[in-house]
Amino acid sequence: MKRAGGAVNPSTAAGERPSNARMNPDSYSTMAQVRAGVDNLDRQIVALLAQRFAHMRAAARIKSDRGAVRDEARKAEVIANARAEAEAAGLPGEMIADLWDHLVELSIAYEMDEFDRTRS
Ligand SMILES: O=C(O)C(=O)C[C@]1(C(=O)O)C=C[C@@H](O)C=C1
Repeated sequence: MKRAGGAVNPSTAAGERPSNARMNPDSYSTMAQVRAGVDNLDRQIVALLAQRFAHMRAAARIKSDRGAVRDEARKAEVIANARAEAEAAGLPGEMIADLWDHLVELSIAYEMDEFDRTRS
């Protein structure tokens, strides 16, 4: 891919995005490569978030009680799962648990809005 500032990944044809398997940050030597890789990953993360939020819309549709939108026991389980997954991947568990705490709180707010929007 070529952008202003020079070639980012010479092994990738123009306009093509490298697959995750071909992204090798240890081989990067420029910030342009780092930023192209980060932009690529962020697009994928947003696509996954779109799917996760679609699951919140499903939860809002399926739950019959507004009080069930927030489920603290399930929230704790989701965060513990993310922490364990992160630690197995060599990431700092506490940071990822914090990130997931925020993600689930935003998910609850989104699900609550969706619950109210579809029943008013
Ligand atoms: O599992 C649920 O009941 C959900 O609505 C999903 C979810 C989540 O973000 O994963 C959101 C709200 C609940 O407090 C628990 C978990």
